[in-house]
Amino acid sequence: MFSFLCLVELALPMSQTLVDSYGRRIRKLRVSLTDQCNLRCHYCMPVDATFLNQSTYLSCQEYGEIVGELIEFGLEEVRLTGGEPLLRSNFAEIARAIGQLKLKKIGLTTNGIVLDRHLDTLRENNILDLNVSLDSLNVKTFREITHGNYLKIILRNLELAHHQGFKIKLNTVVMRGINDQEIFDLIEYAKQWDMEIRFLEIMRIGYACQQQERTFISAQELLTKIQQKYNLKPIQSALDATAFRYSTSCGGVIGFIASESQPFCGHCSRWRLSVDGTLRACLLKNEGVNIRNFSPLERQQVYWQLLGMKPYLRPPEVSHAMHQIGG
Ligand SMILES: Nc1nc2c(ncn2[C@@H]2O[C@H](COP(=O)(O)OP(=O)(O)OP(=O)(O)O)[C@@H](O)[C@H]2O)c(=O)[nH]1
Ligand SMILES: C[S@@+](CC[C@H](N)C(=O)[O-])C[C@H]1O[C@@H](n2cnc3c(N)ncnc32)[C@H](O)[C@@H]1O
Ligand code: SF4
Ligand code: SF4
Repeated sequence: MFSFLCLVELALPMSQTLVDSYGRRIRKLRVSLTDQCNLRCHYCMPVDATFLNQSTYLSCQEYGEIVGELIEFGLEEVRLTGGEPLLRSNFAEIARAIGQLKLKKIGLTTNGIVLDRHLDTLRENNILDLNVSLDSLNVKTFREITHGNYLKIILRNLELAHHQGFKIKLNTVVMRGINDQEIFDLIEYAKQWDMEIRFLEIMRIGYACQQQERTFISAQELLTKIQQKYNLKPIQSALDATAFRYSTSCGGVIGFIASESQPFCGHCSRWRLSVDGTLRACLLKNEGVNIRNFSPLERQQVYWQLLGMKPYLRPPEVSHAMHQIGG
């Protein structure tokens, strides 16, 4: 703590926004609420995954304080994630703490299994932007990918959320020989329910590194295949968006998240806060700074330090798993 003490007198500049030397402004924060999950998607974690002791989790108050401080430095959007964020026992309390802050957008990335139980909380706290993972519409394939038998429940919950007016995007990790034959069914399903679908390239992160090369399909390959069936028209997205998107001649919207073949680090605006309080400048870097139990002044010092920790070129792979860092 020595280095922080000398800063006490310095009164860090609260009015500054967090911009790094490449001009990338930090305006989005991914916040992990737990590293646990009720699925075991084989590109994310092993069946016998181990999890953090919950005594190391950030408290509701700490989430509120950290997000509140970052808003002072220009943060505009928060996305709650995990693990499965809806498994956090005090999810409603955390949603309230973050929901009352002045953010332009609060999103949630979820597998959808217990979504129905939380729709009221989400609506009450302005968490209206839902990204729901859906890798297959086939019960057997879904079970093989996720080790869970929840497809029917997820589809029911998706449709319920749609009827209640939530904005929903589907996330599909496309893998060769596993679910790539389903892309047209998924496009039609998404269109039917007025949801955007994004096809994700499988990333070399943690446990997925073992299988990534074998199952990888590039966004370009998928795009070419889809163009044989539909006319696609590019749609403009924010410069710092993860996906590039098209509207289809069938009336749907398709996005591609090509984080392997077409990295988007040049305009990255995201930091990540893991459930144990580690703040990271990049999804694909093990390095971060644990700010749990830090005072507000100590945290501010870290925020400026972190600006220098975002790589400009995409790291090739990383050893920590997606569910550990907060995907
Ligand atoms: N390399 C990299 N990939 C990311 C990053 N953020 C998200 N992704 C990829 O995009 C996928 C979907 O992320 P989501 O949690 O749905 O968030 P998003 O699409 O960025 O969020 P919105 O644009 O707000 O919908 C992740 O599973 C990753 O594959 C990032 O910062 N770096
Ligand atoms: C880690 S999960 C956390 C939120 C929630 N449990 C869910 O599945 O939506 C967030 C996203 O990361 C994606 N993901 C996990 N491992 C991945 C990998 N190796 N490559 C690409 N995307 C991955 C999942 O498909 C999911 O859409
Ligand atoms: S991708 Fe999401 S649902 Fe699947 S195992 Fe990882 S955290 Fe769980
Ligand atoms: S790899 Fe790191 S720098 Fe690149 S887009 Fe993802 S989080 Fe941002």
